[in-house]
Amino acid sequence: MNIALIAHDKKKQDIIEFCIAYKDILGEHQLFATGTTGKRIQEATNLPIHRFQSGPLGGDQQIGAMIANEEMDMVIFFRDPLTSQPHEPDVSALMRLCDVHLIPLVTNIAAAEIVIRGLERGDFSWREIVKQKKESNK
Ligand SMILES: O=C(CO)COP(=O)(O)O
Repeated sequence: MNIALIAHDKKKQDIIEFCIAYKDILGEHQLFATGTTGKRIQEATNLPIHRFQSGPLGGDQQIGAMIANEEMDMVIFFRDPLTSQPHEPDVSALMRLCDVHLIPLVTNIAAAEIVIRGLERGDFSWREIVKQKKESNK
């Protein structure tokens, strides 16, 4: 599964602690992240992560492009709901694309704790069927 990890600045410590706690589960998947989030997680966990641009410089849109291509299976995005972001339109667009393509999106650590357990159990294997269907329609 391809998993995107993103956190706004005031939530970066949360996502780092989350990734440390669930390193073994996350390590079985292909990880992607916006620039600064990915760098911080990599430093803390040594997990291999494909890093895109920083969010304000287009990272959310790059992850959005993967969603549009059915290349992303899950988005873990710890948003800061109390701070305005210069790239708010990009954030909204990313979440919208998750809804358009039915990509599981969690936006806070409480939901992420539940979803990561589902991931461990294999609850998201239906994503493989979606991808196989896309391949056979090419
Ligand atoms: O701004 C972000 C998501 O909208 C996150 O970007 P960074 O990981 O580069 O800080």
